[in-house]
Amino acid sequence: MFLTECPRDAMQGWGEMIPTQQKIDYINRLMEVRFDVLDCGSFVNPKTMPQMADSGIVVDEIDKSLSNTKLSVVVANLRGAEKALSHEQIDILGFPFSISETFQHRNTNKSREEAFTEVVNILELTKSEGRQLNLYFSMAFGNPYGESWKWEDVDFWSKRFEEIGIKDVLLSDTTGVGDVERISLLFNKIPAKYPNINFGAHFHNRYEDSYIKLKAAYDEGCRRFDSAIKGIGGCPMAKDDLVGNMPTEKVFTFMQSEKIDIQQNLLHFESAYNMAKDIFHF
Ligand SMILES: CC(C)(COP(=O)([O-])OP(=O)([O-])OC[C@H]1O[C@@H](n2cnc3c(N)ncnc32)[C@H](O)[C@@H]1OP(=O)([O-])[O-])[C@@H](O)C(=O)NCCC(=O)NCCSC(=O)C[C@@](C)(O)CC(=O)[O-]
Repeated sequence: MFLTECPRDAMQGWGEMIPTQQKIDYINRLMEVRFDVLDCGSFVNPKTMPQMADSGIVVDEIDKSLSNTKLSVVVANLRGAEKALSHEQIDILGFPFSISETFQHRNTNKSREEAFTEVVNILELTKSEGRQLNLYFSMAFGNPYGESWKWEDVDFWSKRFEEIGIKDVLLSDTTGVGDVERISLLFNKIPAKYPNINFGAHFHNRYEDSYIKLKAAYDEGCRRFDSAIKGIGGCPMAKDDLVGNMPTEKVFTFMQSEKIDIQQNLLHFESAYNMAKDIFHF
């Protein structure tokens, strides 16, 4: 299994400012867990996302000698991509492209077509710098805005992005509206049609729904999951009330129950979990 831990998603909407040094210490502890990727910051408008304004300082201070974990950050426009790429420690940029037109506007102040053009430019720049560009397909499983949803829309955008050479897409359930039926449908239909794209699941859900959602995706062949300790977080641009992330401890419990080999260091995970308790007060 390919696992991404998302402290960025956990922190970005947190009401109380987390001190920069505490973020650095926490992310360094997560490095020792040996996740495949840490989604660890974002380069967006600091007025919109004040908690992430120090991402440049944070990524520069991460000790990459602790493990082979790659560092990923969110960028939502070309300017953010340029800034992120000036930090050598960053391996991956992640752009939030939305299947919902409404959410594309809310999140990045663009239409989907404008965002598509932005991705074309960011991809060119990212490749020229020898780094990777991932896409999040936000609202891939539906949206809370009353817009219609059909799997063919995800298919349409997968095709468009495959044509320009996107290789990594996280099917994201931004507000946790996706049910088991939709999860099974998307993971059954989409990855098989686009073998050049490596699809993963970026779920948001209630704590108690974790197992059934993981199982639905896993049973259709998904082997790549994003999560955050205790399910803290979510996208403040999506809804007034945040829907938590997939809790990482639930991913590990799922893996144990399915007898899937866990490559991460669970002692360091326990220690990171305890640090998360101090930061997020749970
Ligand atoms: C995308 C923008 C920046 C466009 O914002 P905009 O309003 O179109 O940009 P603009 O060019 O009109 O500039 C407006 C202001 O933003 C500044 N600005 C503009 N760009 C940058 C930049 N890169 N870095 C720093 N500052 C920037 C710019 O300087 C200006 O500042 P002002 O003059 O008002 O002081 C804005 O809409 C924004 O910041 N959005 C927030 C996006 C975000 O962080 N969303 C959360 C992460 S995505 C997510 O959580 C979903 C995900 C990934 O988890 C998957 C899922 O579950 O769906």
